[in-house]
Amino acid sequence: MSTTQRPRVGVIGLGSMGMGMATSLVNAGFETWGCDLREEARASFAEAGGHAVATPAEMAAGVEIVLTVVVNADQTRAVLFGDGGLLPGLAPDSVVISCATCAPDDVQALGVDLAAQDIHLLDAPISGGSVKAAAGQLTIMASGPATLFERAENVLDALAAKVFRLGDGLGQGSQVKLVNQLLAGVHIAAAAEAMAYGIRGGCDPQTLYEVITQSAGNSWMFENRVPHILAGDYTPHSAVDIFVKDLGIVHDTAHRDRFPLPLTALALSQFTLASAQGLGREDDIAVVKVYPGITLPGMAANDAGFDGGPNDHGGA
Ligand SMILES: NC(=O)C1=CN([C@@H]2O[C@H](COP(=O)(O)OP(=O)(O)OC[C@H]3O[C@@H](n4cnc5c(N)ncnc54)[C@H](O)[C@@H]3O)[C@@H](O)[C@H]2O)C=CC1
Ligand SMILES: O=C(O)C(=O)[C@@H](O)CO
Repeated sequence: MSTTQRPRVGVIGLGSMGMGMATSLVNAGFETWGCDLREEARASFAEAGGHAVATPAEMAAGVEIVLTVVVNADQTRAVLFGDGGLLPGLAPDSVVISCATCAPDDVQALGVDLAAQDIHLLDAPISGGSVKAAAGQLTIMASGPATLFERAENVLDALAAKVFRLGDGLGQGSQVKLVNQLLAGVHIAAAAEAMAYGIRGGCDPQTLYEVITQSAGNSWMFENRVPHILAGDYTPHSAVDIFVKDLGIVHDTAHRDRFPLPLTALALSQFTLASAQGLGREDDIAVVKVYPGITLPGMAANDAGFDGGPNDHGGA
């Protein structure tokens, strides 16, 4: 099989999303290199059949297409251009696929700097969470030249149930991803507030989940995230700080253009409060913990200082 059909692929960042993506590529038969700062991530990836390395430079000579799945634009630049970075070892004419959620301007600037070194960039942010990443069932919101889509087609198809081609220019994919993040962040904040309100009103959390998921108030995020509240398990599939970042980008880009986004601003404020309370590395639905006077599943009643019932007003 030619390398165009099964190019040698690298994934930089083996976190909630990158690990599943890298293992999906291994499972689809691609020779796959994975890089992460964290030793335990490298060990898991090696166990899954990939080549695990501690720095991007160590994979540079072995790969033709590289996906960057680190947290933000600064980290993406660091893994490409920083100490131990992918460049200059990556062969000219190789392809970088930027998957982190970034501002469109940052992706455009990255494309210019990579082009100066004869490296091509595809703007390809992702959606679907860690479960779909591991299943090779992501949604990819991509933009860039048609020739790059052709070169990366088999790789993208191994990762995604749906690859949207959103234009020839860099930043168009990221702009659509920011619309998704606006909705995702507002919906998570709303799901948290709804659960907090229901629990405060004396509703049984499990019953509430069953009723709402069969009713008009449901959302993908309510259905996906509320089970973490019910289990009392805030292990991060996507962390609170990811939404401080993402809604921060949405808010800042709109503010720059004098475009009002009141719901985004409120949701951002809730995630920022949660982060300030030390919840930044917990799962994003831990934003429910900022509400006072409720006893969440898995939490002792006296942790909240209230019994959680509608008639207990905290001794007031
Ligand atoms: N978690 C989710 O459900 C989703 C996340 N995203 C986006 O995908 C991107 C990744 O998110 P997550 O996987 O949740 O983040 P994460 O924090 O779980 O993973 C990032 C990984 O990058 C590694 N890393 C950071 N700097 C590095 C460096 N210099 N060299 C090697 N490895 C390095 C970290 O050690 C970490 O394992 C973010 O932009 C996020 O906004 C998009 C869709 C869903
Ligand atoms: O899947 C997405 O799209 C998301 O951004 C969320 O799962 C949270 O990062």
